Amino acid sequence: MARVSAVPVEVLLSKRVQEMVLNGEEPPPPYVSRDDEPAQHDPDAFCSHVPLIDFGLLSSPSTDEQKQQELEKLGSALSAWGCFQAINHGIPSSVLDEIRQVAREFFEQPMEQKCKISKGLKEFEGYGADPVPEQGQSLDWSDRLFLDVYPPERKKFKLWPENPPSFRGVLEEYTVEMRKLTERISRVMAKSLNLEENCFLNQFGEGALLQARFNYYSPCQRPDLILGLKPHADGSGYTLILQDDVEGLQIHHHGNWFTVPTIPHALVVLMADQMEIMTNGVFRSPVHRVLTNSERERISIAMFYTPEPDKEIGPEDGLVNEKQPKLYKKMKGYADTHWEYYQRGMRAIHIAKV
Ligand SMILES: O=C(O)CCC(=O)C(=O)O
Ligand SMILES: [Fe+2]
Repeated sequence: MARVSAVPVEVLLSKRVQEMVLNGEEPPPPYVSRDDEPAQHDPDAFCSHVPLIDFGLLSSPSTDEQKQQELEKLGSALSAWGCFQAINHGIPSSVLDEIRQVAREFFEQPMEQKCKISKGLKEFEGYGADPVPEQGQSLDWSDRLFLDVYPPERKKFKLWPENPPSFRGVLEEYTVEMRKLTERISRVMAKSLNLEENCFLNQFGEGALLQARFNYYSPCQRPDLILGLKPHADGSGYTLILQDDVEGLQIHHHGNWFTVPTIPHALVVLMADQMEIMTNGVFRSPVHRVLTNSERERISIAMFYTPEPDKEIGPEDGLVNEKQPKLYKKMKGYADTHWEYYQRGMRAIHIAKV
């Protein structure tokens, strides 16, 4: 729990963390939030539990046996950990390098340039911090650019950076690739559970949302006390994360924090609460957080894939039986409920329990 600051949270949040760092300011109290749970920093420890899923092995030239093995690996990673790292996923490395590059160029601009697309304290979209949380909640040592990217009618181009000039084209190309990959991932997840391959895609709906969050974690003088992003589970269906070469993302598993290693062109696929509901709890939505470090800034690009807001989602019939009774109800608009709880420092998944 964060200590109370003399400076109102609204004032703190209207200033960018990157600005505080450039001014050499000490992190004020509401940013102080680390607990002392044990951390498992050894990246090999994570790899030994959470497999890399090779999407190349899941497609045509592979033998049926190779495909089956990879599907089983996928299913057990998602049941035990709720995440995996995807390699050979079909997105050209050049597209991944370009999106990382334009993100970096955006954040490295002078503050007055970035502030042209500043968000208000109550809004989600644009450049800034999360909306003001409830009193007593800690703040994240990060700045963000949050943009709706799909369906096309949700794009608000006035909030998209004009600089670098290639930003818009690169983000649109990245969105097309992400759409293709979410289709593929949704199908293989269904197959790994012996379900009809389009079942999750049908629940997400044609108009499922894609929302991009560019996270910029400035170096921090007190990584022992301050988190880049507080522990949380995502409210989407699932989330695809592109990391740079600086570690920081950690997954909570059986009382330990495990650092997710950085692999140059891999994507971290994290289940979120709505996939936990749709799989009747078979896949877990893991709690995760981001550490700070005193040496280098870290940039990540999270793409949240969320069912159409007006569509009801619920556990797949094929995953409800005598051994595994129905754990979750049908829900609509879960992402909003998730957000209300998030702002109070809580998870919302219990709301969906039967
Ligand atoms: O920065 C990361 O690696 C994770 C970001 C994340 O969890 C989020 O944006 O919800
Ligand atoms: Fe997250």
